Formats: sequence, structure tokens, C-alpha cells
Amino acid sequence: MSYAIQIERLTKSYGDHTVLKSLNFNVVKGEIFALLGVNGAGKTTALECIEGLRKYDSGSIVVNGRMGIQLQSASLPAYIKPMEAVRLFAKWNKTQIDYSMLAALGIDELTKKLYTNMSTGQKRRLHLALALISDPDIVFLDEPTAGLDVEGRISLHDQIRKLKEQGKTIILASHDMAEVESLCDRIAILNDGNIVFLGTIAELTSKIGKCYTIHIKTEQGNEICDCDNIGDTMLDLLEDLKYRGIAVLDIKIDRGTLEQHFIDIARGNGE
Ligand SMILES: Nc1ncnc2c1ncn2[C@@H]1O[C@H](COP(=O)(O)OP(=O)(O)OP(=O)(O)O)[C@@H](O)[C@H]1O
Repeated sequence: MSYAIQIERLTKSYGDHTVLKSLNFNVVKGEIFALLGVNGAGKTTALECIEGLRKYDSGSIVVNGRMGIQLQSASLPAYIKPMEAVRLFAKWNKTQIDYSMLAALGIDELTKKLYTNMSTGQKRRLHLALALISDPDIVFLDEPTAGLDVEGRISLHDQIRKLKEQGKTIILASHDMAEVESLCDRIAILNDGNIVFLGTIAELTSKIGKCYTIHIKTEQGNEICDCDNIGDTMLDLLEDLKYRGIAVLDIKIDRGTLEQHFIDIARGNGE
């Protein structure tokens, strides 16, 4: 198997706080790989160590390919226009501008905007375009859809899938299990400096179930049910309510955060 990134025993502390405790994982060329975990789990630190932006204490990191990096938070001069930033980055990278990539990200529609007047989604698209200017083999995205509306998320997800179709490797950090489930080939869940799960979403769900919560509001109160098989459980609940002659007023289904369930299980609090 051919690896884009190989991590062995990666360890990093800030003072006496060890944030990454001897991490081992590989990212396969051409896959979309996600680092998941709660706030402070160490996702950004791990990404920044791999990107070469942060010193680490010990271990080894091998990156096989050119990197394009979208940081968690980045900023440009307030009065720069998108195409000025694109030309600047192309010059720094000594590369030709890929106008089709800019069009796919909708940057061509923003030509007159000043950076300071752009929305969060527009800024994210511009920063992704700047990360792609050098036609990287490996794209790093730190919480790429944070702060975006539904349309912005869907559009960015489409872009990320297109990057994979072009053969690029994508490594991203996210809190959002739904996002990760729809995009990623494999995930690593970080907790307290350790990888508590490494594998596919299917492997994760087969390990811990799907963890849905169904809330049904009826004229006699609320029915709440946790389940793995949403279809069968919902039918059973509705049939039971019908049999008892209770009218259903509203139904809501919560998708639990799989990574939190997994972390609970890893800590021995789950199930
Ligand atoms: N420069 C720093 N100096 C000291 N501690 C830091 C520094 N950067 C991060 N930390 C700490 O390291 C831990 C991991 O932070 P990191 O940003 O890597 O986590 P994260 O999983 O990316 O979190 P989030 O989801 O909130 O972005 C946190 O406890 C954080 O406070």
C-alpha cells in the first residue's frame, strides 16, 4: 500500500501537558482521512506537526508529496481582493493559475469583493483555493466547514470529493460526525492524546451501533427511545401508539455523536 503520510510514535507536549502521546497512523494515498475528537483533543496540534508548522518532541513524520494547507483560522489583509491574493500566492508558488479550480470554488464571482467584506463561506472558499494553488498532492483542511451554512457545507463537500477524484489525498480535522461519515474513507478518533479508534466508519458503527434517539411527541406526553435500527424501531413505536389510540404530534430523530459514544466506551462509561 502506498502512503501519503506515515506517523510513528508522534509525541508533543506544551510545557508539562502532553497533547499527543505516541501516535501511530498512516494516511493512504488518495483517501480522505479525518482526525476527530472533542475540543482540545489534539487534532490541530497533530495536523500542524505534520504540516511542519509546529515542532514536536519525538517520533517520526514522513510526508510523501506536496502539501496544500488550509488552516483552522487564517486571515488576509482587509483590502485585498480575491484575485490579488490568488496572483500573489501563484507567484510565491511559482505556478500557473488554474482558472477551472477557481471557477469550481466560485472565486471568479468574487472579483470585486474586498476580503474584509467577504462572508465566512466566501473566505473559506478563497482559503481553500489558495491552499490548492500549488496543485498539492496532499490537502490539509482544519475544520473546513466550521461556520458555514447548509448550502456552503454541501458545496464544500462536493469540492472535497472532486479533489479526491483528482487523486489527491485529503486529511481533515472535524468535530462533525455526519460530515465525516459522508466524506471520509477512514477516521482516527483522538482522545486525551491517544488514538482510541482508527478505521472506517463502517467498522466504527459495527463496533458501537448507530446510536439514534427517537423523540415522539404525543397528545399524552413524550416517548424517547435510543436505538441502532431506526427503521424497525420507529415502525414498532408508531404501531404501538396507534394500537393504544394515542395521536402523534411530532417526531424528531437525533443522531448521537458517534465519536462521543466511542470515547465514553473507551473510558468505560458507555453502553
Ligand atoms: N500553543 C499552545 N500552547 C499551550 N497549549 C496549547 C497550545 N496550542 C494548543 N494547546 C493545548 O493543547 C491541547 C490540544 O489543542 P488542539 O488545538 O490541538 O486541539 P483540537 O483537538 O484541535 O481542539 P479544537 O477542536 O478545539 O480545535 C489543548 O488543551 C490546548 O489548550
